[in-house]
Amino acid sequence: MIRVAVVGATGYTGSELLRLLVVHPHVELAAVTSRTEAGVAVATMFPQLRGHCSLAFCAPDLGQLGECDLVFFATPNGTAMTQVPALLQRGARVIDLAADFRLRDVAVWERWYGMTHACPELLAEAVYGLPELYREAVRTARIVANPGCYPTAVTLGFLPLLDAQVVDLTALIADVKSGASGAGRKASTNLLLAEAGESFKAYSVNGHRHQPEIVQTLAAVAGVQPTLTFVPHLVPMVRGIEATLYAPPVGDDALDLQAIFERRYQHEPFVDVMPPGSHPETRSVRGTNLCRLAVTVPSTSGVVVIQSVIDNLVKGAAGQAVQNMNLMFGYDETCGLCAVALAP
Ligand SMILES: NC(=O)C1=CN([C@@H]2O[C@H](COP(=O)(O)OP(=O)(O)OC[C@H]3O[C@@H](n4cnc5c(N)ncnc54)[C@H](OP(=O)(O)O)[C@@H]3O)[C@@H](O)[C@H]2O)C=CC1
Ligand SMILES: CC(=O)N[C@@H](CCC(=O)OP(=O)(O)O)C(=O)O
Repeated sequence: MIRVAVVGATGYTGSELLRLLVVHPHVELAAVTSRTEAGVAVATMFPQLRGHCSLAFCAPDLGQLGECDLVFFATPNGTAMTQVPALLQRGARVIDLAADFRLRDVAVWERWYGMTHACPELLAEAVYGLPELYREAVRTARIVANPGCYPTAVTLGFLPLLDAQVVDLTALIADVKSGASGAGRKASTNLLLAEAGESFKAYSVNGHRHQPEIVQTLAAVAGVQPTLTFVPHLVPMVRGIEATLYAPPVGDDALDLQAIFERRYQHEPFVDVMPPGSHPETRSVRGTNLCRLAVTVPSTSGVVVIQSVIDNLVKGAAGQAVQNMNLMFGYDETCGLCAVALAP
């Protein structure tokens, strides 16, 4: 058993972590924090956890967190970086679901996140927690930077094409849609039902902070800097991300892309390459740690089209974090993550 803390346990990703951790056979939840709800029983705030969790939320306390084997930060960007150095000193390991440790270049991070990084010296040590790419490094990491939700869907979709060097890296397009839980649980006018319901829009078209994160990973795989147009959209649903990716092919017309995708992910427990002609939908992954992919080359354009779906709160956040925890502590990678999707 490992002793685990969740900082930010009242948020959407924090409460999703609780859902997964209370049934994990190797985890003892030692502390779940909220500054605003300190003292309130978890089961009072989240009745779905009645009978599964007898803890109350507590204010974050470095001493208590430092006694844990692992601390998850499910907090706004810029929070974990203020506490991670002290936690590492006390011997705890950390998985940050926010972006504090995702980018290697501190200047790029500071430009996109609009603040000064509190511990830039740790950026080189942090491991980007996309197991499909960095599994071995995650196993021994002290700090895992859990990927963003959009970057998970987009990167898993493009990876096989980059590995196989079969597309033009100067013209990648990611047209991606997210449910409203992607924006977190805090009150925000543009997420009110009457504002976001029955409507659909793109946002941050001129640049979203996930752009440098996606490009950083794709560049590490390709060995050159790709040019990516990334446009996120807000869809009036609660959970789920659908990424439609476009890439012009280069070279051999007769390439079997289906085979390339199936080979790349044949041993991956959480990536499902669907049969030709499939149209992955978000509800087929709702509540699961899966990414489902389909690859098509429409005869009308010849452009490679990838469809990628994930649940933003699971493979896009809490599930991927538990997958990383399993790797870090030597458990079966799929432990606690075998739910079947809730559809419809
Ligand atoms: N929602 C999603 O789909 C995804 C989110 N992420 C990232 O994960 C992180 C959490 O997101 P999400 O769960 O949506 O956020 P929420 O806004 O829903 O929750 C934030 C949580 O953090 C706590 N918190 C806020 N400020 C602090 C602080 N300074 N110190 C300690 N705790 C704090 C809040 O509780 P309290 O204020 O009471 O302490 C709350 O429990 C974010 O960085 C987000 O970008 C990543 C991938 C997907
Ligand atoms: C729908 C919606 O608003 N989505 C969020 C996704 C951000 C997120 O969760 O990512 P980080 O972990 O990098 O902050 C957004 O675009 O800001």
